[in-house]
Amino acid sequence: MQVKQAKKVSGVVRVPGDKSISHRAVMFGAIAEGTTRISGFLAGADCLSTIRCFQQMGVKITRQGDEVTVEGKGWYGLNEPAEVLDVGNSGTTIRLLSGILATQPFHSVLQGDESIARRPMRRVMTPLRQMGARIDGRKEGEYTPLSIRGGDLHGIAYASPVASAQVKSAILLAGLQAAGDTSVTEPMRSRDHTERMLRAFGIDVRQEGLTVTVQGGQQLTAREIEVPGDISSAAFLLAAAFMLPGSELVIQNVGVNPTRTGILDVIRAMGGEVRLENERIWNEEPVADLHVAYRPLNGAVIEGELIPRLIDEIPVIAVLATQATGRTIIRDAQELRVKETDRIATIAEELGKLGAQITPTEDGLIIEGPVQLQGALTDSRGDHRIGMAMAVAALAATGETTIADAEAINVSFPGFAELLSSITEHA
Ligand SMILES: O=C(O)C1=C[C@@H](OP(=O)(O)O)[C@@H](O)[C@H](O)C1
Ligand SMILES: C=C(OP(=O)(O)O)C(=O)O
Repeated sequence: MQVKQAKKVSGVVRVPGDKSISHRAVMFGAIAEGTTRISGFLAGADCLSTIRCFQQMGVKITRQGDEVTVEGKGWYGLNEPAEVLDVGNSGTTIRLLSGILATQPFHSVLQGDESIARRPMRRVMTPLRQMGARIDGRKEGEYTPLSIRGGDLHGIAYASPVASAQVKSAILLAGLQAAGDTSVTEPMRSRDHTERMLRAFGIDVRQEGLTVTVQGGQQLTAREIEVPGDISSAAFLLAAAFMLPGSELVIQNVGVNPTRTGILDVIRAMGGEVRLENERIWNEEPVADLHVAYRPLNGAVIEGELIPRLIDEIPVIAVLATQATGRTIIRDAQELRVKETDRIATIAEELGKLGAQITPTEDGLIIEGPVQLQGALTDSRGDHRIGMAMAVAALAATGETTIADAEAINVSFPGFAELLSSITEHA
């Protein structure tokens, strides 16, 4: 992908469907009774991996563009897969699916790409084993391939050491077919799409502080799901608008679940304004149109409870910080080291190639701004969010920037290059 320096961005646009919600809609639809119709589905590579895994277990799923129909088979209608389930690049697929497979009275094997093979899985396998699932894998179940033989689970009260929606969701899904109650307590609140969508499918989910509890033996009932636009995708466009003077954007139908809107809080703390217009609720999820206009920003400190609310946006926040006045400090974000790439190291190295003043720390980044970036040859390193962050950085860099391995962007934002060029005005 080639990106030239831009003067500004402007327009009224929509971003593809929310990735977290799209995965869950397919998974919950597959184990529900009845037919689930999904609109606004994200047809990105990760969510397509989720569809394929359930098709391998005999679930009939059809897709036309962003409309998906899932013919639910109930909790025990899945077939033992004849082949290895391939999760591709998707952490959400492998971790949430493990929670469902832990309830199934058959054997399954999960594997993904080179990136998945480096990501930690014991955070999910440890509680699922405590519930009674038999799980094995490389390095005692820390890494793929994973093998799961489920069934006969009992509920647990689990205190998770990480604020991870993938961990929480896997345990809650297993808990729905375990004897007694299952609860998960997190150190900080992570995204709550599972809790909201389970309720939409008729499940009783109890929340008390940082503890979520479900009772075993509950069935899901199919329903229609309308997926809002992904705020994690919108974040790239928002950042562009606050880097290029004169920019103005409206991004329609964006999910604004408070567990996901840390990026909006950061923009405001840096001196920007984001107007939420046309606010409404789609299947338990708040949705709004985001209206932004350029304003010069200042550096900020980003830490603590804010981090899980913007974890996937940190690469592009680092880009934004290169154009803000003063120092931006990001702390408590060590989870970034175990994403598709080590995102602390990767963004520091790739932005460094454009001349950014960015220093990686053990759990975050320190960025000085404003700095005039210069076009260069960069690489997504197979990480969709790094690829898009570098494309946004390129808009503020002199000359032209080349992003190698930009196909990775299809994991979460198919059509990104076309959308970006449709809103960009060159000098
Ligand atoms: O549950 C989800 O849909 C996700 C949870 C987050 O991961 P963790 O649960 O590892 O924090 C996030 O980074 C990922 O993109 C999607
Ligand atoms: C970390 C991400 O996704 P996953 O964990 O599902 O691979 C992401 O989309 O940035």
